[in-house]
Amino acid sequence: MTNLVEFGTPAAMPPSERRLLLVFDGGNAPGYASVAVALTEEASRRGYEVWAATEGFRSLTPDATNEPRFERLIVSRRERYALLAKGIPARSMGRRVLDAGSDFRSERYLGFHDAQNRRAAAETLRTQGFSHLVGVGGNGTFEGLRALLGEISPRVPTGFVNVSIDNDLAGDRAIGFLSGVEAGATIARGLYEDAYTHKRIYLLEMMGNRSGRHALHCGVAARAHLIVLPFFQFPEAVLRETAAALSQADYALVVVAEGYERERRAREMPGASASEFLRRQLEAAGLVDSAQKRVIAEPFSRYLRGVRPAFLEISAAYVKASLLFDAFEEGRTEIMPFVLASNDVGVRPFHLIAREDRVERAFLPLLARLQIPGFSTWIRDNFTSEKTSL
Ligand SMILES: Nc1ncnc2c1ncn2[C@@H]1O[C@H](COP(=O)(O)OP(=O)(O)O)[C@@H](O)[C@H]1O
Ligand SMILES: O=P(O)(O)OC[C@H]1O[C@](O)(COP(=O)(O)O)[C@@H](O)[C@@H]1O
Repeated sequence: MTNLVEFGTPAAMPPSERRLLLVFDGGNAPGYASVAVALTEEASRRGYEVWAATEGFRSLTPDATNEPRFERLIVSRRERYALLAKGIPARSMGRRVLDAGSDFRSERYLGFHDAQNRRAAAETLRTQGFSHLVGVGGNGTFEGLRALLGEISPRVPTGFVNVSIDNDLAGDRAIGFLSGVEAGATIARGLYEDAYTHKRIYLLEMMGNRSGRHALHCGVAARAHLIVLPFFQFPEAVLRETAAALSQADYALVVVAEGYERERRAREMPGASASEFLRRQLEAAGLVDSAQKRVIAEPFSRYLRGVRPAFLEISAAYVKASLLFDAFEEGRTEIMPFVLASNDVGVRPFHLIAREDRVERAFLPLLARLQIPGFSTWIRDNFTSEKTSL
């Protein structure tokens, strides 16, 4: 097939003081598309020329694999036709507000940890004439954006929108977290019913490599009997007591976060999922899988990735976009809009944003619904300090 169209780049457009680049990166989360729509609409309203990198940070570097590397985002179909007629790749975004997944991503790009690639990215920003930059993703994307800023001189007004299932940045509720919990808890609750029906013990692995929030809220909401957070390392006595309590239970659902004993697993049982590792630990401590009473480890699943975002996430996406561009208008830069509740919103400067893997202290007594006094004491003695909870 012949290549009918040679796509125009941002640099081919007349210069603009409001040329905004959106870079989406990191783990897929419900609401990515909603954020793309909200940012496009709110920015267009304020006179920005909006572009998106088609495969995240990678598009800005010589490692880009997708052409065109940048697409113009607009809201109306007519504008799209006009741009296409000029050879400018354009997408109209309005109708994508409920979509699952993202149009502007590929596999994660580890090359961005290399300063040389980030320098090339800074140069691309300059040569393409981008005057404003907004990153969209989770904690890793935020780190990538900060590292990129270190290579840009002079810096351009920059923002970040937190979209993540893990919800691991302090002082914000990430877009995607609520929908992720909704989908995750639905799966967990389904397995709970199955455990009840067949009198089984399920060990269900849920998302959360370092952050325990997704597993925690899914587990509590699904009435899991036990929740194992990613930063737990059980003492033998607690494992034995837990194995004994599960052996006596009629049925049980145990939720275990994906990152549980990650390093130890890699050393001692390479390839084993967190749930399988916990199953073997409990087996060694006396919890026996038998034909009458099955003990089943469910491996890490990504089923909740394809779900559409909850409408509350979409309204949060719009508020975040609006807050961000208002802040740009006020001359502020290197900021993240936050939404904790309807009236608890604002923007935070990058230097005050920190990764948050701890869980809220008030939820700690809800980790075990079985009578496991040793477990509860261990939690109280080890995880209720300022260092490990908030
Ligand atoms: N410290 C870092 N330096 C440079 N780039 C980074 C850094 N951390 C993450 N990135 C970039 O951000 C991308 C997204 O990070 P990741 O941890 O996968 O996602 P999330 O945003 O979901 O937490 C990575 O693929 C990489 O390109
Ligand atoms: O499915 P992948 O791409 O391997 O990613 C797995 C990671 O994505 C997540 O599910 C979600 O991560 P984010 O919330 O940071 O986007 C993590 O819990 C998990 O470690």
